[in-house]
Amino acid sequence: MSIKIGVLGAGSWGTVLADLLVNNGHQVELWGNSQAIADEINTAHTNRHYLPEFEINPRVHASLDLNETLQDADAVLFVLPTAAIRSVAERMRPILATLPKQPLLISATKGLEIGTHKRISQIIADEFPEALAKRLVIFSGPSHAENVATHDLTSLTVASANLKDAEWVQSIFMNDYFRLYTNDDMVGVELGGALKNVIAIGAGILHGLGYGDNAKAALMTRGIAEISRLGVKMGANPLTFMGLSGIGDLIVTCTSVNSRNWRCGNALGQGQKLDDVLKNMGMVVEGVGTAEAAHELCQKLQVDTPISESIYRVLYEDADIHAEISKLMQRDGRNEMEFVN
Ligand SMILES: NC(=O)C1=CN([C@@H]2O[C@H](COP(=O)(O)OP(=O)(O)OC[C@H]3O[C@@H](n4cnc5c(N)ncnc54)[C@H](O)[C@@H]3O)[C@@H](O)[C@H]2O)C=CC1
Ligand SMILES: O=C(CO)COP(=O)(O)O
Repeated sequence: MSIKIGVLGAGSWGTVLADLLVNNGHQVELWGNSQAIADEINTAHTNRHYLPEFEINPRVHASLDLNETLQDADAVLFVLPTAAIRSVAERMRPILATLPKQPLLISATKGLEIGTHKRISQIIADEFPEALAKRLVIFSGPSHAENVATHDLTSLTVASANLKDAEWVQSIFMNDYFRLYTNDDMVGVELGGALKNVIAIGAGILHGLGYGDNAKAALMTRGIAEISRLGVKMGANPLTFMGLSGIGDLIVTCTSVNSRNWRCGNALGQGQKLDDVLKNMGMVVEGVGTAEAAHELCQKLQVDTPISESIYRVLYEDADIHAEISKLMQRDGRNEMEFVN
């Protein structure tokens, strides 16, 4: 089965996924917002700003023309930063309205929208007709682009309210180095992918300050506890957080130098200023915006997420990192099995 897929976002993850899909025998149009990068992908078959060592399959075609990307597409894969999803969806809507065939929508983006606190599926639901938005598939799990580029073994989760759609996405992506599992818990899969980015900033901070393995293991374990607490309040299945899109993604993001969120935290721990870190990164650090959205969401829902709250204060209130760590360590003693606030 060969199909056409429009991949939206010619950054690290979009470029590697476009390459993987072409390797799997599909036709791919990779849509971006930089003419220089599109030209480089089409002529030199590289995207050096994002992936300096990577040779892209020459059959990946890049374009700045959204109309061309959406024409005849069987599926459209969002791999844009969270902040760009709504405006790109608005641009897509009139184009899709003229097409005889509606593509399946897939999101590989991990974040919560600032201001609305919405998940990507909720933004899509706002922006597209119900029939199209209802068939969205969420694509998430432990997967650094740099590792997939070298065909390192990778397993992810695809979640949809429609199992058949998740299975179809599973079939177009799977190959001998890329394995997908289906799940029907979209809320849990989306929240795991978004909220782990905040905790990964914390893991980077601990590393930058020189803390060791015990501290990082504690952060990850108590991190997944608070992600699950918020998730359950929002209707997620708690077992989803034990899966690839939960603990799996938290582990990879909290332990890898490939993680932009971890690198951001590491630089903060070493004393750099957030504005400088973000400027130098040159790629999206989703945990920063998601920390703000999660902070407001937790206040609204009255869910206790002490680690994410500390990270929020470091990012947005210039709180002293050492004081925040002391506060976390000196909270009243708790029973580990308590799940309530
Ligand atoms: N890089 C990775 O290994 C992984 C990233 N993700 C997620 O995928 C999403 C994208 O991440 P990356 O590819 O790493 O980001 P990136 O920063 O490498 O690339 C994002 C791309 O989107 C483009 N862009 C931004 N606004 C745009 C707009 N309005 N219209 C068109 N293009 C626009 C940027 O120019 C850039 O080329 C994020 O939500 C991230 O959390 C998920 C799994 C792995
Ligand atoms: O989601 C990711 C890995 O699964 C990518 O994380 P970073 O955005 O921190 O690089």
